[in-house]
Amino acid sequence: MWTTTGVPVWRRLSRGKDLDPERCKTVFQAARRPHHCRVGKESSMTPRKKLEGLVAATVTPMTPDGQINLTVIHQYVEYLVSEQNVKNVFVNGTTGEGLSLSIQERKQLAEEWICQGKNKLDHVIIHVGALSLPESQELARHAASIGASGIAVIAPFFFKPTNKDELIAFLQKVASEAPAVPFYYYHIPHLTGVKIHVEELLDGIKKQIPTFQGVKFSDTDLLDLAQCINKNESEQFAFLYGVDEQLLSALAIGANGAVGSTFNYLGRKTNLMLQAFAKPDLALAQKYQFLTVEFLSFVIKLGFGVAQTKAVMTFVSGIPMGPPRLPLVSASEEFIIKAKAKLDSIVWPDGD
Ligand SMILES: CC(=O)N[C@H](C=O)[C@@H](O)[C@H](O)[C@H](O)CO
Ligand SMILES: CC(=O)C(=O)O
Repeated sequence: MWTTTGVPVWRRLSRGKDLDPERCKTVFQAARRPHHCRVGKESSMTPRKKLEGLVAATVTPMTPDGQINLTVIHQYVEYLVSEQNVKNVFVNGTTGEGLSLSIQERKQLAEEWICQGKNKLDHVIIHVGALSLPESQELARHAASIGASGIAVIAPFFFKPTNKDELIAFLQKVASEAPAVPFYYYHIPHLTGVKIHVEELLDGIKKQIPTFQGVKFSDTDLLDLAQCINKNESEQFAFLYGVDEQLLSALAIGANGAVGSTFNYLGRKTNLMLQAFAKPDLALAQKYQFLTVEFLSFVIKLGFGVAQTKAVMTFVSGIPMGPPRLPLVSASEEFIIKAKAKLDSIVWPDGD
């Protein structure tokens, strides 16, 4: 990308501004995207509201040959905000196949989401967890440098921490690389195999991790969640639930919101559930939850994971999310036909 004066665009744009020419170069070269934007501290998501409500765990769009596809992220942001009323995203997590991406790809995706989300999204949380501590630290520094509104980390899951102190030590080493960025622990024991109770983990955590801000709680153990909420009443922690099928139960026990894959395409309906719960109209809230449960239990029986989420998001939004990366394989045509028919058959209380 060169200007008519023969000066590369990224050099011209970085001139006279506090921007690293190399970073501009990466950002501009990364994309043939419709709306250019720059990253850097000045594009951070401030002013920040407390993270609450729905957070979409984004899928990572890929081209048919398996490269990350940055070009549709602009459209993806527009879609979430205007069609789903969802203004927070969680990037490079489980749904985003974060652990299947290279470090370079993860950085490019983080930059693109922050660029395209500027003035449109409230929070862009970047998942920076990795098996290798220095890689995770590198991603944390990167997320801080581009103005992420938060970072999240899962427990390392090949060599696993065996107790609270080992897990905290790892998290602390990552969090301290981004000392001005809110830090979230991402608890997903059925995938990591790390089953240390969050209640135990949170006991005194602010002393070791001053940036600690909350938990993305992707487990069905509502006793643990309840204890976390109850014991940390005086803190401003955000408890974001991650099992979309039973979000209403987590709200009842005091969760502040949710991070999930289904808010990509059921965000508007789930927002209506949140509104009904807040009113309070518990019967209406249950109705919404029962309908999302009807869809999810149907697709879970067919076999439901990130590949299928990409397929559902593609047919609902019209944005081509592409295939997943191996070892995941694309959803079958049969799955897509059945899932679409099921979703179309649902009659929602708001008349849709
Ligand atoms: C394993 C996984 O991806 N969990 C997601 C978030 O944590 C959820 O949003 C689920 O995709 C959702 O609850 C459907 O089962
Ligand atoms: C669901 C979720 O939070 C994730 O994909 O990481």
